[in-house]
Amino acid sequence: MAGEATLNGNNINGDHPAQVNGTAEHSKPKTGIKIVIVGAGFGGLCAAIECHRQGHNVELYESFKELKVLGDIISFGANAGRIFRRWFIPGTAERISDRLDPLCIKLQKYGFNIHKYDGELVMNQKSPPPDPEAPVFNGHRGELHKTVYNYVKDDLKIPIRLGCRITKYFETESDAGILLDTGEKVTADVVIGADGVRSKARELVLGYEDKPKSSGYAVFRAWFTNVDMIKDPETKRFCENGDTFNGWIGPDVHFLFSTIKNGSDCCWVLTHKDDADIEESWSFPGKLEDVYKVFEGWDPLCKRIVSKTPEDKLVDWKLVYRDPLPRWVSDGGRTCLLGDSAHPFLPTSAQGATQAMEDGVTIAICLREAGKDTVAAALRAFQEIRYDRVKDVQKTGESTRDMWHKADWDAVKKDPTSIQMPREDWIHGHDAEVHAEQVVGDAVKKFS
Ligand SMILES: Cc1cc2nc3c(=O)[nH]c(=O)nc-3n(C[C@H](O)[C@H](O)[C@H](O)COP(=O)(O)OP(=O)(O)OC[C@H]3O[C@@H](n4cnc5c(N)ncnc54)[C@H](O)[C@@H]3O)c2cc1C
Repeated sequence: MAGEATLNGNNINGDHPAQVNGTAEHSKPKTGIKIVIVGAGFGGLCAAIECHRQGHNVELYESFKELKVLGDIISFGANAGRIFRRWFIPGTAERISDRLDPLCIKLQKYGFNIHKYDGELVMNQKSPPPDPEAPVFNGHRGELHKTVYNYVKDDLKIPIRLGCRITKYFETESDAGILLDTGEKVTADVVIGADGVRSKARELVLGYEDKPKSSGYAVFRAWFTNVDMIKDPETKRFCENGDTFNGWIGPDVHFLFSTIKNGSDCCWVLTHKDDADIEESWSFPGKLEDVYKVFEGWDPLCKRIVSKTPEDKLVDWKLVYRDPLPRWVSDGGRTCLLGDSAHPFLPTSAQGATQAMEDGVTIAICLREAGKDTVAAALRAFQEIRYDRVKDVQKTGESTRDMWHKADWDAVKKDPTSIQMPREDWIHGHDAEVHAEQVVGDAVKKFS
């Protein structure tokens, strides 16, 4: 594709032309903008990579002391795949997507079997044809996280300081800064708070402490190897012929079960009503007995699948939510929120991590366009470009959940497709980089 229509030096796929041959510098000319990012989740890592690509000088601060492979399934839509495709291993033609792909579920043959809670198969939803330029990645969160983290640390050599808990964010007219729990202060031109649902950066940005609320739902979730699944004649079929994906839908509950890595790993998530107090924590060890209670009156296969789960792999994950924040940028315009700190998502949108990545792409481009002397305009432009899209995508978490939990089964009988997993083009067809390049000039001008 090198040499085709270009957009600010990128070809239509957003690849830097020389990178297609795998020999070019990874990033654009230096801007001299120093950026501190707090949080090495997908949001912070993506922002670091994109800021590096756009020529900024980035440092990451993270509270965990060492990287652990945590979590279970996480989804990245085609709108994230487009971003991953542009991340080359410097000096080579290898892309980060080449490393992610073997870790992820392959459903081209199988699709998604959607059942009513009593076991009746309602429909098989085919997977869309694969798009090499916008691949979809669904895999173990911890494994994908480690791959991206190592890319940032080892390939791009972006400094990451672990074991640094940020206790305060501050800013002056000429810089923004963070205070570490050791008492050390670090300043930069811009601070990005990619510090998750319990963001500390929010206190500076909003001027008050804003706690996440319970969404009224929780998810029992587990990831484990197929050892017991293949011993049972009733369940081994999910592990013998490649990857599978099945869902059961009932009133106020849905159960999704997948097998991954050629059927060797199993993962399920059971979303159900739960009004637990989430003041201190939102992730607890789960009990199989509690899961079985949710399945009363359900297809016995669901309980059979769950019974293969080693109990120590079971997590009871309370879903926190918040109304959209009034803003993501501080008064001084040098500190902003990004990813879950700005906008937590319900898992039914399957877009939380992807939207965090779109944020990272956008902020990096805004900062390059505005330059070192007008970073406040860049941060405000970032919010302007992203805010409404994020709000609209967030709503799909509720609409998909409600479509399943409140299904009218007579109507579904007449039109089984009414219950399929939405894959809307305005979400998945979006190219965050191309879009930001198109609108950034006007957006930055508006705030300059
Ligand atoms: C341990 C963990 C497991 C998860 N498992 C799943 C899963 O299985 N499936 C799924 O769909 N989603 C999971 N998520 C959520 C998902 O990763 C995020 O919703 C999404 O990727 C958005 O990422 P983010 O970078 O905005 O936030 P996060 O992924 O939450 O990252 C925020 C980062 O900021 C760090 N941080 C927070 N406060 C401070 C502070 N004061 N100082 C320094 N660092 C700080 C945190 O340690 C964390 O690494 C998980 C998140 C975490 C943290």
